Amino acid sequence: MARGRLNSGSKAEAELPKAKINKQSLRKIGRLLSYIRPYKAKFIGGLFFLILSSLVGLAFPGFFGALIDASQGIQRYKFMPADLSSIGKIAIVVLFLQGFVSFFRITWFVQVAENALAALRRDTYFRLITLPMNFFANRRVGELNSRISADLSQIQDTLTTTFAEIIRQVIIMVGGIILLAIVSIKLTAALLIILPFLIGIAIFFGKFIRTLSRQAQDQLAESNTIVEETLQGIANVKAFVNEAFEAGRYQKNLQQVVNIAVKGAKYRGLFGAFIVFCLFGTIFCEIWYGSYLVSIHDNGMTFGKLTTFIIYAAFISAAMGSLPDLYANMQKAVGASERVLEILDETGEDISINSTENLIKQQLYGKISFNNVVFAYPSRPEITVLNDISFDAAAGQRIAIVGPSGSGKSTMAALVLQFYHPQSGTILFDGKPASDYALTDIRNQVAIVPQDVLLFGGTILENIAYGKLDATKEEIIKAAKRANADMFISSFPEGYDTVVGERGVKLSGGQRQRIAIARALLKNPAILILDEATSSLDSESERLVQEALEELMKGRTSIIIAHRLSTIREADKIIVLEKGNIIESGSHAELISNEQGLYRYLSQLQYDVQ
Ligand SMILES: Nc1ncnc2c1ncn2[C@@H]1O[C@H](COP(=O)(O)OP(=O)(O)OP(=O)(O)O)[C@@H](O)[C@H]1O
Repeated sequence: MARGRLNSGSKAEAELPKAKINKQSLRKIGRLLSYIRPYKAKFIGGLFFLILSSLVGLAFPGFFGALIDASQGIQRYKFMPADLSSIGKIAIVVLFLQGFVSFFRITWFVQVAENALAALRRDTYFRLITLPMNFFANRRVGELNSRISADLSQIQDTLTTTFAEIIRQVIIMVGGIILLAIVSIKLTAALLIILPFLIGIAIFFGKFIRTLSRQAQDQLAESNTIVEETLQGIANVKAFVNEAFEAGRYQKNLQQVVNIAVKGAKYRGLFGAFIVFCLFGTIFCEIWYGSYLVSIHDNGMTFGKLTTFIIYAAFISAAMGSLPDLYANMQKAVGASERVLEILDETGEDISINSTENLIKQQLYGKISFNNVVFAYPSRPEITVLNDISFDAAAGQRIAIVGPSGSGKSTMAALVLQFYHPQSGTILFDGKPASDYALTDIRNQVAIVPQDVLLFGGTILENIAYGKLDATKEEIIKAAKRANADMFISSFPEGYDTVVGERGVKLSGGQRQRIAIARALLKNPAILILDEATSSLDSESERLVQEALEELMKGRTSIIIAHRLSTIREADKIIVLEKGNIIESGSHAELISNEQGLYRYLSQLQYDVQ
């Protein structure tokens, strides 16, 4: 098993460390059993059939022995007829029974595991997307993705296969040893002296090889990170002509993977040779000693008995050999479960999985106030990003926030959206603290048109409908018309059904913005946040977007994060931020008249440049 993983490890696979299996960890992951509970009957049925099929499986070596002895005229078991055809018939019935039982145990286990896992996946995903923004700041998307894919797949594998295999192999091993002892106590004693010794060495060796293979996985994961990062930032790589540098970096990493893998392969080869030699050696010695016992008719020893014995011995060796790997898989599943539970145990935002519970309960009218808001990102608590910010926006007003890059403009928008909460001070909506509202009430009534509009893979229609999931097609088209988007959408052969996103049509920045505006119009929020695009559009596109924005801002409170000061002259209030402090505020006319002011300076700078 480990071999497969040595070189094929994707990043996700490589990140599956094992955990200790002890009472504590088992109790912890026992909570996941609640996902199996709805399918309890099938699970117990599957378990019963599993035990039954394992026990029936143990009868076969007995049949083989009985057949061989019957061919020599010896009756092996008193309860079984000594003629070949009767034994054959019984064996066929038992085989049929075995097949029947196996069918149900496999399908039932898979049904239980698939259903339980789907529910667990859904809950983990839902918890993940309802976690506060800060959770995401500290983690890489790849890592979170692997929890949903690799960790849950590991749990799934364990539930569908490993768990059943462990039970099966333990039954075979214990049952096999008992039956062996019945066949020949001498041969069993000889086998049990050699086997544990072999298995002890195998486990020790296996552990060592696994450490090496884990190192290879880690190294491979690192090289996969290089691929991921360069592909994500491919434009940067190209722009800096750093292809050769990246290829070199990747190559260096790959070489290390190869070095570790080759080192691992040597030990693995040695291990294989040892197992083959010792395993075959043991079987040979057993046959040798067994044949000797047959030749001296020791304690009624026959060829049939010897055959039964050899097959049991092979069964037991295979079971013992597979247990360490199965156990390692269990350990991985325990580790994976612990990590999934970590997500499930995080406190999510107060959003329900049932969409009707997220409907608006308290109407917002659009008045916003910041009262002495002090804020630092939880991931960087030592840096105060907003310092004692206070301002009021009456319902329907336009408030522009301007200031140099990094001054905290987007952070203010994030606070309005309740992505984060201030360390001190309060944010009020219609005079009431944000905490008096359901989180969904605020987010449902605040819309943001971001700088860089991300469209989901899907049709334009679906993308606009993201603003109001139950919108009718008429509503969507109306919103698109008001957003100046209908014209370009209708010019596509598939119109509103045109697929956009990664696998679809690429839209221009201005077009994407107009889709986002249509989305926001459909949402019909009381408060609007416009994060103005920094990259300027061509003048026609600019006019269309500007017109659409004007339409969108009508009758709502708008907070405009402005990069181009020309667009905010009409704002009711302009707040000038610098290093997280409000250093000026007022109307355009007031601010421009302050000769020493930052606003006037920034305006001059922009007009000089333009
Ligand atoms: N998620 C985050 N975690 C930690 N620090 C952050 C985070 N987002 C922003 N910051 C920091 O907060 C400060 C303010 O950032 P913000 O994005 O609010 O500035 P901005 O005025 O909107 O800048 P720009 O005009 O360039 O978009 C910056 O110093 C930035 O590094």
